[in-house]
Amino acid sequence: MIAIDIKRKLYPAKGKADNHLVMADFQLAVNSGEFVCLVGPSGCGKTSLLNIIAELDNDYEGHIGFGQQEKPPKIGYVFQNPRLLPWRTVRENIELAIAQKPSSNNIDALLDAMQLTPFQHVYPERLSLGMSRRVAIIRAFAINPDVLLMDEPFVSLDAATARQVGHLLINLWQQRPHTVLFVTHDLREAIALADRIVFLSPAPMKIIAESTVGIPRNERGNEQAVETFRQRLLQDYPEII
Ligand SMILES: Nc1ncnc2c1ncn2[C@@H]1O[C@H](COP(=O)(O)OP(=O)(O)OP(=O)(O)O)[C@@H](O)[C@H]1O
Repeated sequence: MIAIDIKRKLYPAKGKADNHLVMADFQLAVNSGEFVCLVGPSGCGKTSLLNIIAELDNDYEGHIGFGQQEKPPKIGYVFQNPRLLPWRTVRENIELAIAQKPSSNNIDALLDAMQLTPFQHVYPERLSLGMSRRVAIIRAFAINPDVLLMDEPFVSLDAATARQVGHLLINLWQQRPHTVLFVTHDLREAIALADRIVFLSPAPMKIIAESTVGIPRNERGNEQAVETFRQRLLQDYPEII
């Protein structure tokens, strides 16, 4: 479980009197193995939150708890930009992540699950954006993380590719359930992927609504079911738009 309790996160404003307050008394609890989508306007503080959870940013007041674990959790992070090393092949990019955080995960199985086996010895410049994003997802899964943070991993993919990669992601997640925090601006994508959707306000970021997605996972591919659920959300929570 992740217990997020951020009393205050601000960025110093250069040359201005006021600092930029991004979070104040922000609390969120995520259950172990839960897939939570965060939906909120641009600039509300979603990436800032993921960076704090990943301990890339320690400049805040508050606490992130990870339950009763003896060791700190392993965290996989899929950034908005795939951030592959251009001088390493697909496979070498993945192997490097595992070298840093040992795990027994099988790279071959992950490449196969993401349909990238034929491209494992290719350099990133030869990959499409969708393929690069799939490699970034494998790289995060390969360390067998306890917590997976995903920051708009499908942004700028066309709708069909985003759906396909989303489907592959859910297959991987169902095989090896991790606790996932997934940032998206796309409500349909959130409905297709999440156990629970958390809607956020502009900064200072607050939770304005939460919804458990009441569509069985085997029916999430049904666009009509997703659209009906989306319309209901928009009706129930007009403030989320
Ligand atoms: N290093 C920084 N220094 C100063 N301000 C920052 C810094 N990083 C982010 N900000 C500001 O903090 C606010 C929150 O940024 P953040 O990237 O967390 O938002 P976001 O919700 O992820 O946005 P988006 O959906 O556009 O990615 C924004 O106003 C941003 O300009």
